[in-house]
Amino acid sequence: MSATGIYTAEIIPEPQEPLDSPEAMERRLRWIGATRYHSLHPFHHLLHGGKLNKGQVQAWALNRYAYQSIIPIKDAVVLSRFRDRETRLEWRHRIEDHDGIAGDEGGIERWLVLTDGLGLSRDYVESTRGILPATRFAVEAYVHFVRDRSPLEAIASSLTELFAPNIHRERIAGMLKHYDFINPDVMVYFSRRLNQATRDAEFALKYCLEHAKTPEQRQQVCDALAFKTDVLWVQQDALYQAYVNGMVPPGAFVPGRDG
Ligand SMILES: O=C(O)c1cc(C(=O)O)c2c(n1)C(=O)C(=O)c1cc(C(=O)O)[nH]c1-2
Repeated sequence: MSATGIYTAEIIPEPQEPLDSPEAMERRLRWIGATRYHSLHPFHHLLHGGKLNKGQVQAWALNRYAYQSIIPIKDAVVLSRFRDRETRLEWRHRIEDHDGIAGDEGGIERWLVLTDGLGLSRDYVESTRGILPATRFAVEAYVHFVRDRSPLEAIASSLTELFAPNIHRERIAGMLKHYDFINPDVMVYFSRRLNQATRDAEFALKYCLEHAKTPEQRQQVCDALAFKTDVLWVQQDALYQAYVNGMVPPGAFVPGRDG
């Protein structure tokens, strides 16, 4: 972070080119990721660098469960926006990736393996009663966004996944190295996600490159990605304020007392 408190925007200047081609839009999207993705957040640096205690890691996993559990609901809303069967078929597996199908327990269950391993009770985690208010507002805003904006913007808001495999690799390596309460069994969520996220992001990018045909639509795609980086960033801000700065809001998880 710079002395002015700006993380990266001043380090990588915003491309000034007009969004008059798919290539220009892709360059802008990658700039948004490079300057706004939550991998840049100080809370993640602490998490991956082994600088948090177990209670702080519990708080992260508990709050992140709320994000995880809303994703298939968000994807069901996205699916409902499409009249063409082809797009619905392509999108449907995202719901199964998280909720599971016969013979595959799915991502939410794998996330609960992580929270089990951290010593949190399933009842407490699944109730989401201990999550931070900002987490709740952020994940709800994501669902409302895909409900209220155009189908193109709904798909574009998933484009943060272009940048997810890198943070997943960093997290797997960092957490296994630094925390004695983390082992490969509880990190399976992330190792499985590496392939899923790559496939999903490739489809979403291709869709946006093909369907955003005007500079205005390309701008909407970029704005949808920026909105989503805010959804992710604000969750990290809230974790930092509560569990690093020590300002835990009323009703939120208190390590050692709840869970
Ligand atoms: O660990 C992460 O940093 C991270 C980030 C994101 C993302 O960029 O939105 C997702 C995930 N993980 C993830 O596991 C996941 O299933 C997922 C789905 C979506 C989406 O927007 O549909 N994002 C993400």
